[in-house]
Amino acid sequence: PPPAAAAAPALTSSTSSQPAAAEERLKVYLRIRPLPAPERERGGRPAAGRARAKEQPPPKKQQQPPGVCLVATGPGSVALTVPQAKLVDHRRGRTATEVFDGFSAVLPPDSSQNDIFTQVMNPLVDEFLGGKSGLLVAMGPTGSGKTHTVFGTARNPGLVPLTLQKIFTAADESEGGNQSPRLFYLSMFEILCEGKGERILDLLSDAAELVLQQSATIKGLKEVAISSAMDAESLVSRGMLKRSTAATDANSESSRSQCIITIRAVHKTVDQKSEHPTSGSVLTIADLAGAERKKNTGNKGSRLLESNFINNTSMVFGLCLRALLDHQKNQKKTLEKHFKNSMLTRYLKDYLEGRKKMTLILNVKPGEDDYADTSYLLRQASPYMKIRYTSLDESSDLVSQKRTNVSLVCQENKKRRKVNKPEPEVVTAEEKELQRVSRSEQIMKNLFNALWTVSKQKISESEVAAKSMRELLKDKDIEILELKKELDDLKSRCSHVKQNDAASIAISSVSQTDLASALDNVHLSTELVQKISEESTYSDPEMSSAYRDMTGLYVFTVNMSPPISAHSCFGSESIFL
Ligand SMILES: Nc1ncnc2c1ncn2[C@@H]1O[C@H](COP(=O)(O)OP(=O)(O)OP(=O)(O)O)[C@@H](O)[C@H]1O
Repeated sequence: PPPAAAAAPALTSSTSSQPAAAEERLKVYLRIRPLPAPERERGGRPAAGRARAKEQPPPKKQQQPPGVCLVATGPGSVALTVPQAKLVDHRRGRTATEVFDGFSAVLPPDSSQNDIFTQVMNPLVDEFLGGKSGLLVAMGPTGSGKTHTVFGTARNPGLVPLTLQKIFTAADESEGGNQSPRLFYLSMFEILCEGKGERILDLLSDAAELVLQQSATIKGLKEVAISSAMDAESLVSRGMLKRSTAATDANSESSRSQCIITIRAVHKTVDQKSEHPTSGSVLTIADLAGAERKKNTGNKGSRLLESNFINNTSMVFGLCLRALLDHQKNQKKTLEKHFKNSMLTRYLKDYLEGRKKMTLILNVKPGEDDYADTSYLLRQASPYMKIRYTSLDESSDLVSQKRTNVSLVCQENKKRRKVNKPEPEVVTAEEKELQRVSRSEQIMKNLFNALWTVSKQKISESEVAAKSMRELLKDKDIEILELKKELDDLKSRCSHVKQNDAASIAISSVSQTDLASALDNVHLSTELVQKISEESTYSDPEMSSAYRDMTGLYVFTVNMSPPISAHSCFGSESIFL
């Protein structure tokens, strides 16, 4: 049968070719984190030891180090190999590799934080400084390095600090030039699960409950004016201290919430009267909590509730992008409103409906133990790179900003004005009931749609599994045919021997001594030969024979009289030796 690698469908499709320059697509980057130390010690390193391992040149891209299931095979492609331990028995020893192609860039384990910034974030920051809004979302399983990528450490600053540095360097450079000076504002919040509900927590203030409004703005969110990278970074560090994290079996400091940072730039024009203007371009960076398996995290109780919330949010986020892609493929298909099913997706609605530009960075772990998570993420997210941006809503940058307390004051005033207006007609109990039913219907419809999409995904996964099963059966059929052929071959050789070479030699008379010596010659135990000689009297020479079978073995058929009951193990009057 052909090797599985050849049979496995390479998920290259149309994404492998670079999109035409005019057509903008959703950029999807893939960052492969290095193997954690214990895994490197188990397999990902030559046996020669730690010191020598350092001296070794880094493995070539195509080479697959032991203990690793994912390697970069090109600037935009990776190969994912099923670990031997996960292959069913009869597939062991073969390789089953899938190729995922078309990423905007694959960032291998030795990439530095600066490499990531240059490739992933720099274009977004340039656009932001040019007046366009953008979003970067880091997604991936727990422990894959999302928080490391987004925030980094003091020694290895991540995308947020590097972005702030670039923004203020650019601001300093533009000072004195023709450009009007800009003001920058920063906000930082997390969406977490408390009890059965989702909650927004401001990470820059102690404000109690924040409310996500219909317009996807957050009521009560604090926005702080920032004037230097250093100030902004220390603000972010303080915010990070407030963020909800906990130790799980998969990550000693696992994020238990979706964390969102927004930086807003406003031109300080002469006619800009407001102390705290609400227009401008917005750069949003989201560090999602990593989808996790109960088995890997060992979560129980409230941790498990959090885990369900995290997984649900990831699922809804994925459904929104899937729906956008389906809608773009077939415009007649209405764009499903999955975003309504989680707070994060409600907040990011403009991006998830393709009105604003988003960039994804997928974080993955390359270890064999992480195969299932890595494979799931790659299959789920690689189609997203086909999402196109055709009609970006640039004007919305000026009107639908995530408003601050100040802007919200205006909203509140408007509301109050509304309250003072004469009451509209009284709603009857029947109408209220009707509204309630229609709301429930809508919720059920959304739920059904979400389930339907998940089921469709599952069905297509099962189809892939069935296909590989069919291939397996085909292999088996071939094996069976080969075995049958071998068996027929043997049978025909056997009958040939019987007919020609090994004609039975009838023996007319055999004395006990002859029998004993004949048996001796075929190396039977002397004890047995003795017993046969002593206890049996040869009586019927016609019924006895000796011949040599096709394997070269002498077969003696001897009738005994009386039956050698002492050796009832033979159970018959004839013995076949
Ligand atoms: N590229 C990298 N280089 C070195 N260490 C890394 C890298 N990526 C991740 N790590 C380390 O791996 C551990 C887990 O990373 P991190 O907390 O960023 O994962 P995560 O994806 O945010 O997980 P979760 O979803 O559970 O919050 C951290 O100790 C981090 O420092």
